[in-house]
Amino acid sequence: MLPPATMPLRAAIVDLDGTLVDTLGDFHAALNEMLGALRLPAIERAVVARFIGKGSEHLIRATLGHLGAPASLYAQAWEHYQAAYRRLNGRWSMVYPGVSEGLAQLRRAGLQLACLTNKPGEFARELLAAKGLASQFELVFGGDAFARKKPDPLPLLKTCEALGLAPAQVLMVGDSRNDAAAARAAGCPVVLVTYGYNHGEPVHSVDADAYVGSLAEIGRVLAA
Ligand SMILES: O=C(O)COP(=O)(O)O
Ligand SMILES: [Mg+2]
Repeated sequence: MLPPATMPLRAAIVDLDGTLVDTLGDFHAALNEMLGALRLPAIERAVVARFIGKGSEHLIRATLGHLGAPASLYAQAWEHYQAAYRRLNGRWSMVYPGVSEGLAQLRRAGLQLACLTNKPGEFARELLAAKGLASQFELVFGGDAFARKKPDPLPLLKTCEALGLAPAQVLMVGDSRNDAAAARAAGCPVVLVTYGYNHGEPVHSVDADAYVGSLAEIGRVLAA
């Protein structure tokens, strides 16, 4: 249940990877293309899932680290990864069930919608467009939009500012402890979906105001 609101909710900030779109297949494919170009062995899908949520830099560094490859390969790896991801963005990913219904419920509740992800903004906008979700969002901010990424509260505070709202009026909807920690520090109420990535840890262990198994349940959380 959401905390007793001192101010009514006016907007929702929605995370992308693990919340709106299951992008594990894209990340896995792009990383394996990168590894192939570097003549390194492939990485398993389940391992990649644990690295998602802290942006591309973290994903690449964690992958190199997992394979025991030298960190000095990072600059080269980044170039290969960016080229691969740009080429296959959206190909191996799909919108989670309940997403369009959940976004419609948020809209019907009168909330403006912003998408805030740690993914680079260019990739985020392309993916939302490819999946037919772009028109749902007034604002889209990627991990390169601000000086720091989630779990830092800065991206949330900046998004609230862009919406012209106080954090207490803005609901954060995400899938991981990065979203929850950023929301708590910014002063936004937070709902977590239980089907996303969260670094391989159960999402119920993360402090949040509510948990939903599908975005289609979000209307009930708002009404509670
Ligand atoms: O790590 C990423 O690039 C994706 O992160 P997100 O969950 O903030 O969309
Ligand atoms: Mg996420």
